Amino acid sequence: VEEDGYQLWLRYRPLQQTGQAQQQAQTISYAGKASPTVRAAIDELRRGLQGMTGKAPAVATTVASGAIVLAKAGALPQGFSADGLADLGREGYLLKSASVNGKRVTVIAANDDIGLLYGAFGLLRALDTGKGLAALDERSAPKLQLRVLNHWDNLDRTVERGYSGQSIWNWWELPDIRERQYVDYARANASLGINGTVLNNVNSKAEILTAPWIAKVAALADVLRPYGIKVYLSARWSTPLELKETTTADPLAPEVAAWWRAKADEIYRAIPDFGGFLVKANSEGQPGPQDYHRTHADGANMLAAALAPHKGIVMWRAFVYAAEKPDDRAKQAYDEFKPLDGKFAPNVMVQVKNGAIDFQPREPFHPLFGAMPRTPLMMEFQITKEYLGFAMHMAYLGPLFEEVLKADTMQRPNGLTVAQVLEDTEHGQRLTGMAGVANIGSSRTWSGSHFDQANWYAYGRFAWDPQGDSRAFAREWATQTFSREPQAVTQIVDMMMRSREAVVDYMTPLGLHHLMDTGHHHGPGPWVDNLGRPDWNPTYYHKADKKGIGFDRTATGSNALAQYAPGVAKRWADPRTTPDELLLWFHHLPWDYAMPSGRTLWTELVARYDRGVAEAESLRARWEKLKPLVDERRYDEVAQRLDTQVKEARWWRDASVAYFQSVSGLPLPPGAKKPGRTLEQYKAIKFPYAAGHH
Ligand SMILES: CO[C@H]1[C@H](O)[C@@H](O)[C@H](O)O[C@@H]1C(=O)O
Repeated sequence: VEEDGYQLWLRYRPLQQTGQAQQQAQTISYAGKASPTVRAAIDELRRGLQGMTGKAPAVATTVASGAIVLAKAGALPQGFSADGLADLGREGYLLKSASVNGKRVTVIAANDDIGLLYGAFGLLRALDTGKGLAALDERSAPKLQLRVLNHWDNLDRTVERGYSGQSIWNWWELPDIRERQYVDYARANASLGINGTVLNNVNSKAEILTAPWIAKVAALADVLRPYGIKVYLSARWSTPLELKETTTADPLAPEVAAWWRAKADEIYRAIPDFGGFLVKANSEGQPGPQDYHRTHADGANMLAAALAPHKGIVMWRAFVYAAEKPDDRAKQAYDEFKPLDGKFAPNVMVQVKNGAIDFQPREPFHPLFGAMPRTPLMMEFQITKEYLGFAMHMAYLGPLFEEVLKADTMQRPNGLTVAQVLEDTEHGQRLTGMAGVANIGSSRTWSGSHFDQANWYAYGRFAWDPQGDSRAFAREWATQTFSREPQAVTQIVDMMMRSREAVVDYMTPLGLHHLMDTGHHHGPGPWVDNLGRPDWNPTYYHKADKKGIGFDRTATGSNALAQYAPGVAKRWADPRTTPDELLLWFHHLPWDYAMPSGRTLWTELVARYDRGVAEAESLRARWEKLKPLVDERRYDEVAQRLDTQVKEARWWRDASVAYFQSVSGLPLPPGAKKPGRTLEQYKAIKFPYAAGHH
């Protein structure tokens, strides 16, 4: 079969035991009038079962043997006990093989229509990954309320940091033309439980909030609604001023608050279930309340007041770093937001990137997690791989997400992981959520490459369960996407699980960060030192000189460490108790510093670069072995990317080693590969890809 990847993980390939599955899925039963959401659930079950068993079940209102029964609490089949269903909330579901009035059936039970849709996807996933219906007994409910994608999509269909072609939102033809792809987008997201999407870039334009654009957004909201997905918009702080409808954008000016109230009313007339606003303010040149000497809380609360009557929310980003605070960019978000803890309205969430710099291949968790107990914090992950080789390098982000979520902030005597901060079970009804910067575009693979689909998948699964397991998610994804052959799955999962660490090693090992060439962030640029602001230069981050390398964030340096809980700060204050992976993030050390491995820091650094290249080569070699087990088209498309990855991993290593050697003046460690070109030659390499970063 020619397999172009468009179907994502929803491929529903034929099962081995189709006969048995057919017996267990003869009809789909739903009593009552099906809402659009329930219809979507039934359609998906029919599509999936057609694919996997060869036969689409008929739809019935009565329950016969071999039925899949969709039932809401209150309308459960007689004699079926749905223990614990009430605790699963609006979106949770229960899947259970049962005997009802002497008939063998499989029940999908939920409290609401959306739970039935999620349950339908859960059942199909179970079947697809080899669980079988006979002994099905699953219950599942999301641990976070808001599971949101952030599209950095511009209104001209370019995508900031997008590597998957144009925006999938065909703004020109909306609202009239509602492309089928939007439905498939909704299905894919619903299959993971993603229930919100911010349609436009955080670097947003005033225009999006004008009537013609609201109509386009409303059309998308209509398509996504049956799948439980709310739309949100990024709002530009200065919108009313730029549209010349107010004379200021001061959040405390009554005319500004009145404008936003009227704007919210207008939006909700068109989109009654509109989710709310995402705001990037006073960050990277964007306007914000600080332009009027007001705080982030003043700004967020003003918008929140406009949205509150409609139950809308504000997601206010904490990604800020200003030129005036050049000593350590990593400190600014905490410095600005920590004092505002408790000052935000209840329908505001502060959205915090996973680390304090910017979506690096590895960062320690952001110090704000656990440090703002009186404010709902939302995680922001980046699914698109701005700093991890775009869609050209294989880097499965599941382990990155998991590492951050499992990190212990030590903000409680018995520990408090980042996942627990997000889940916030202590505060009951308070908002909880996770955002992922989407890697979706109009490319046939949706995500720019086959393996980048796994990052969308893993993100969605972690948003549902932040305590989930990246390997299990990889396994599910690979099984649904590539093969049920255990040997193939094991190989693919193993490749995925090692891929991100390979990238860390060949780009920024041992806690180094932000060494990517400027602007596009693809390829090495550790020598760049001439940009307009110090904290735009890679030299600012590695601080390498004749004597040593690394960013001292201890008390003798920027003391960013003091932003962490004492237990964490203490452990990371000493290079001896700092894990290798974060060593140069927190410490500036001499080149001859003795590493736990027994090597010097210089030797270890070069060894890590080498290891990264070796891993990239091994990914390529493993893929070669999978050739007989993977369809030709996808085999070839992945192989091309792995070839590129190997080439670029070597480029990263050689250019970085050449540069650091020029600074340290040290000879190459014995056995290390000598860079093939001179440093000047590496510096002269031009960014090889003409387009794609904006
Ligand atoms: C949308 O802008 C981005 C910018 O392109 C990117 O380089 C950086 O990761 O962060 C910014 C942000 O998160 O706001």
